[in-house]
Amino acid sequence: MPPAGGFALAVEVSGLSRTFTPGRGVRRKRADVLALDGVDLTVPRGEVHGLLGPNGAGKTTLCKILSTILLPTSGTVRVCGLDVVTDVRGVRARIGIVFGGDRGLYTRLTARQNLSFWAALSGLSGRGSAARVDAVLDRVGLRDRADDRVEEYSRGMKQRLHLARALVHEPTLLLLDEPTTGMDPVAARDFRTLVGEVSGSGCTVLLTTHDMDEAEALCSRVTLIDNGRILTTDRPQALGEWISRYERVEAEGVPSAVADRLEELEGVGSLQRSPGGRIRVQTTAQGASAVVIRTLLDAGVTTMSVNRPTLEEVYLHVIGDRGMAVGR
Ligand SMILES: Nc1ncnc2c1ncn2[C@@H]1O[C@H](COP(=O)(O)OP(=O)(O)OP(=O)(O)O)[C@@H](O)[C@H]1O
Repeated sequence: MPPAGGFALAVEVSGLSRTFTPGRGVRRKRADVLALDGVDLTVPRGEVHGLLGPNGAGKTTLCKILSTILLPTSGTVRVCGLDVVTDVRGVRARIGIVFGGDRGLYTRLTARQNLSFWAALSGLSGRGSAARVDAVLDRVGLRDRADDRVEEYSRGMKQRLHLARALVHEPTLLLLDEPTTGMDPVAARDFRTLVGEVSGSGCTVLLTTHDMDEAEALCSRVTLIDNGRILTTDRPQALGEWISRYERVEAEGVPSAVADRLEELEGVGSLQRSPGGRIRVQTTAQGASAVVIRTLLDAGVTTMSVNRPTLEEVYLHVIGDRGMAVGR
């Protein structure tokens, strides 16, 4: 039975595709871009869900469709039980959006003036509005600086104000599109703490990010997206273990006979050789890097390093591994 409010899923996306057609002004004919390709995604009410993917994966396009800024080409999308195409007003009343970057704040105004303006736009006025503005200023830790002009704010403070703006009308779903982009590590950590508090008070959150650590810190489930397609959805710990299969061991001064032996080991996906006995080994199974290291040490090789690959590298492996299974 759906909880109070009548819906169990804050986000319900089914068979969603979105194509961009290059504009008329473009002289040379360019092909259409399929930004989203048959996406299915559900986010239960109250969950903090991460959408993790490399540049151009389709994360922002999905956020824009969920927030009624863009129309789907095909498929259905419901937010808090409402259709994003036929119930734009209803959806907008229930969502708060934070996009990365500096746009969207009136920098000559104070934080309080900015928030009062947005509160008025969402239908709040008078004492109710003033109390609500004070409450969100408190929640994001800007009460002491509420009457300073926004142009005097740091990047982290501006992003907290963006969050306050998104919360002023008490949304049911918060969409955060790479909200910590460009922040220094301390400001990013503080911002994540804030998002954790907001979600703790019952708001559903959909967060897009490039950053696995951010996803691990905040999300109860994470969806990996690439090339407009969903690869998998799982708990961040499970994805972390899955990603840890793909380690990279680099070493110098490796005799070619030892490199030959490494190449034969189970869980070694590829081995590249360079002059000076330099090698780069890519593993594809959990624990394989430990065997590679032991083999190198036994052979007297001591100059080596182990790294986890970037997400982009993992995606390449996954798409290679699954071949037709991802539907290419
Ligand atoms: N207005 C547009 N016109 C044409 N192509 C577009 C447009 N917006 C997005 N695209 C294309 O759609 C694809 C998905 O873009 P999107 O911005 O959704 O990716 P993203 O995952 O948010 O990437 P990033 O992490 O870099 O922000 C990309 O190939 C992009 O070039």
